Parts: sequence; structure tokens; C-alpha cells
Amino acid sequence: MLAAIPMHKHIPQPIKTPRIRGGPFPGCETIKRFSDPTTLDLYPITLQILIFLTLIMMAISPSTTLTLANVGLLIGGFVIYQIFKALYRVTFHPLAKFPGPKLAAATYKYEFYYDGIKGGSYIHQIVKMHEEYGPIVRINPNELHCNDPNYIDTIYAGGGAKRDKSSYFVHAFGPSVTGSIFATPKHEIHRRRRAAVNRFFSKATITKVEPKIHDLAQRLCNKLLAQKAKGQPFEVTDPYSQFTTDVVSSYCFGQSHGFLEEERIDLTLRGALHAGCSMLPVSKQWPKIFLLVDNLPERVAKSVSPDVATHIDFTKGIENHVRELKHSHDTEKNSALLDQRSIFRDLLESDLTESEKTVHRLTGEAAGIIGAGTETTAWTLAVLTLHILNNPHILEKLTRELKPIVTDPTHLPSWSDLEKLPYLGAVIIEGVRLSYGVATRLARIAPDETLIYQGTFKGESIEMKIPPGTAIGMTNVLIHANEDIFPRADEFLPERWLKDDGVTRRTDLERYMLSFSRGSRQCIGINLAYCELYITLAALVLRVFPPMKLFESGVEDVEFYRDVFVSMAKPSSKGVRVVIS
Ligand code: HEM
Repeated sequence: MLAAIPMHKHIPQPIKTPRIRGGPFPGCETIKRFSDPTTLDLYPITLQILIFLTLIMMAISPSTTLTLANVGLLIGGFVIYQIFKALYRVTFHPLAKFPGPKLAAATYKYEFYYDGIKGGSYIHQIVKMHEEYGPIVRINPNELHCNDPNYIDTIYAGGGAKRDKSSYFVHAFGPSVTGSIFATPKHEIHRRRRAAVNRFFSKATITKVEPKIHDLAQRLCNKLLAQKAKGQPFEVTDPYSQFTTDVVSSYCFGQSHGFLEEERIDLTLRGALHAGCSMLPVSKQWPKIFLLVDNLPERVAKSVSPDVATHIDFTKGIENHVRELKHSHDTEKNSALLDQRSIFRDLLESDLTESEKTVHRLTGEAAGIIGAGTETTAWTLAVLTLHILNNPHILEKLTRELKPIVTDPTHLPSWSDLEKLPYLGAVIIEGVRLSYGVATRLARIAPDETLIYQGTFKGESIEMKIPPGTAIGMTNVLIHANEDIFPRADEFLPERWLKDDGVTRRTDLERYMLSFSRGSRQCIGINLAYCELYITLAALVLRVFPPMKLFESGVEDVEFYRDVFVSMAKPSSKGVRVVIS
């Protein structure tokens, strides 16, 4: 049995309190079925709303003028409502018997305090909770968190098992991605939407357009090498992000955005995506904030920052493209546009209903893909760059492995040939492990299945019955830091992925890799991401890394420090800075 609680040197040490709260939870299975945990609060809320409305009526009925007493009554009503809600959540709520701090169970503001006010640090608090309460803890009124790697396949089930996403999580991303597969809570709708584009992301389809990825990888190398003339250090994630955005836009939308063609090396969507991610703790609590944000006049929104302006222009470009394509499709005009391969063409030609083919939904799908597929891959390349430049023996070994199959580094072998190189593969998967992709907790809901958890905590066996409709998730940062699975977990050790013969891949470890998540909601872009990583890393190793040096950057600049949806290094970090000499 693997230990459920990892020790990570950057995660605060546990509170050593030898007690188990909770234990077996008889009674959970008898609990009413709910389709979404955010509805778990509904029936007491109905009662409380009635009390609240009565108080309002009392407040306004004697006279319509707003007196101090009326205001007092209103505030009193609101406070009583909140107290009732909190009391219900810690007493009769279906998750009331699950272990965890009472405050976390009583209010979402506990989570907000750590993620919103203390900047993405709830994960550190969650580690302490696991230390104190066990492998499954209640982290907010309607959500459990699990830290047992043995439970991955149950939470992130595939096959026929139904897994919803919670609307609490999904609504935080706002209306711009509504309708995308990423932001679809219901299992059945998600399955239909995903089936319409699955083929588009298959290995076979990607192989057909591989030359485009080779071309963009070479352009990236040319741009990086051209920085030599400037002699200035630069942050390397920016050009990587230009590359990944160009790949995703050309692969998925039929036209490359052309960021790599820009003179500037730092013109990217990163700033806007990070700004959106930093807003998540707030929009999770108050999703209505989007009514304000999304209705800002374009001129005002653009004046907020150049990053936001770049993002608005980018999204507008996609929206116009989708509109034009849909018009061509509906009127059967402009066949040249329709001949162009893109995810939109596949969606328009799929047997999805017309309501699934609106410009709004298709643009939302595009926004979801950009959000999910650009920063993740760019960050993995940055993490790989840091560790490879920091460890010359790794660069040497990679070069030795690549040279026999590469005659001209500007014309690389195919992805499938590169995939056969064991050490290159080991380096890439180790980079994926330590870059985390989505570093936040990702909950799934089994809508009509009671999940049984069996494990141990402090030497005692425990069994828990997780009621249908409960959101339960894991955080890959903790699983990837589990020393039982990945000894010396915070070190970049590609060899851990190879057997003693140095060439055979340790596939047994792959089931603990959660960077792409698992099961029915696993990253749809996993093949595209790996294709980008293999081709680009090979090109970088042979062309760019030899003259590239780290500039005042170290391991701490890529280490997980806080959860801003993606992994964020310590606040003082200036990113992965390099110089070409
Ligand atoms: C290293 C690169 C990448 C990593 C680590 C990564 C990671 C992830 C993870 C963890 C999820 C699950 C999110 C959740 O449960 O809420 C996800 C979903 C998704 N990813 Fe990726 N991703 C990467 C690259 C890409 C690329 C290149 C694309 C597309 C071009 C992409 C498109 C998507 C989409 C559309 C989803 C939603 C899938 C669904 O809900 O069915 N990702 N990704």
C-alpha cells in the first residue's frame, strides 16, 4: 500500500496530531441522491430564503422608507441566513461526517482566504489537513480532497463510468468558455461534444500535419538564436508560448496566429491567461463578476493592460474566423475556406445538433483549447530547459542519443522515430511530471454511484462511502511529490522512468502521472502536446541549447510554490531567464 501523504520539501510540514476523526462512515449510503454537489445545499437554503424573505417583508411592510431599523433587520436576516447555512453544513449535510476543519465545511470563504487572499496557498493548508485528518478530507462545504494515489482510477474513471465536473469549478471560468468541452459539467453532454472532436486529436491525424509542427519548431529555434545579436538575457517561456500558440492556432483553427513572426519575443497571451487564472479564486466565489468584466466597453477593457488588449484581439480574430466559416458552411459558399482543415470544420460537419454549432459555442471551444493548450506546453518546455541547462550531463546524453539518427538538425526525423529514443522520452516525461500542467485540484463527481474508499491512516484501516453527487478530487502536485512512487521526488531524474537496462520504459509509473489528468476528462490534446515536446526538444538540444546559458535562474524558478490553476514559482522569481552567447 502506498503512503497517502507525501512529504514535499516546499510544502509545510504536518501538524503531528495523532488522532483520526471520522473513521468509517455508516449512513452515507442512505443519503439522498444529488446530481451536483452545488445542489446539496438546496433544501435548507429554501427554508432560509423563506426566513430571509419574511424578514425583508417585515422590514419594508410598515413603510417603504428605509429606516435604520429596517436596515438593521435586513442585515440581521442576512446574518441569520448565513448562520443557518453554516450550521446545516456542519450538522445534517451529507458530507457532515467527513473529516476536516469545521470552518472549511461551514463556508467557502475558508478556501477563499487561502486561495484568494493568501494567493493560491490553499493546497498547503490541504496538505496539513491530510496530515491531521487522513487521506480524504472535506475542503469546502461540498467538496472532498483525496491524497491516496491508489484512488486515482476511481476518481478519474474512464470507460462507461459517469464523471461530471462541478459547476462551482466550471462557472469560475466565465461565459467565454461556456459550452467548451473543458467547461461542460454533465457527463453525457461532455461525451457527445468530445466524440465530435476526438478524431481530430488522434495520433493518426496529428501525424498527417506534423510537417507544420516541424516548421514552427525550426522557426522557434531561428528566433531564439537570433537573440544572440542582441546579447540580452530574456525570459524563455515567452517565445515558447509564441510557439505553442502558433501550433495550436494553426493545428486547431486552420491558421497560425503568427506570434513567432513578430519582432518582439514577449508578445504572448500569457499575461492575459495568467490574469484570468489569478481571478479564479474570486470568480469561483462570485461568478456574477463576469457580468461586470465581460460587459466592459472594449476600449476600457483594452486600456487595462496591453496583455488584455492582445487577448481581446486574438479572441476577436477567432470569432470572426468562426463566423465566416459558419456562414460559408451554411450557405455552401467559399469552398476554399471549407477545404481548410480545422476543428470548426469537423464540428460543423459533425452530427451534433444545430444548437451545438453556434458561433458562441464554437468560439468558446476555441477559447477553452487556447486556455488549456498553450501555457501548459510552453511551461513544460521552460521547465525542461531549466533542468537540462542546469545539468550538462543530461544535455550531453540527449545529444549522444539524438546524433546517430539526425543528419541535419534543421530537418528532424519524424515524431514516431523520436519517440523510439528512450532517454529523450524519459527526459520529456520527467519534465511533464515537474511542470504539472494544471496544478490545481481537479474534482470529479460520480452522479449516481456511491464510491467506496478503503485505505489506512496512522496504522488503522478506514472505509468511507462517498455519496453520489459529491465532488472529490486530487492535486497532481501532491501525487507527483509522493516519495513512495517517485523517490527524491523534487529532483529532475529522467532515469527514474527507465529500467535497470537503461532503455526499457517503466510504464508502471505512468499510472501515477496526473499532469494530463486521467479517465474520461483526460486532456484531449495529450498527443499534440507530446508531438510538440518531442520535436521541439530535439531541435532545441541540437541547435539552441549548446549556445544557451541560464541567466540568474535556478531550480526555485520552476518549483511549485502556489496554485494559480497552473503552477506558479515563488513571487520573487523572474522566470526562466537565458542568454545566447
Ligand atoms: C503539456 C501540455 C498539457 C498539459 C499538461 C495539459 C493538461 C490538461 C489537464 C490536466 C486537463 C484536465 C483539466 C480538467 O480536468 O479540468 C486538460 C484538459 C484539456 N486539454 Fe490539455 N494539457 C496540455 C496540452 C494541451 C493541448 C496542446 C491542447 C489542445 C490543443 C489541450 C487541450 C485540452 C482540452 C480541450 C481539455 C479539456 C478536455 C475535456 O474536458 O474533455 N491541452 N489538459
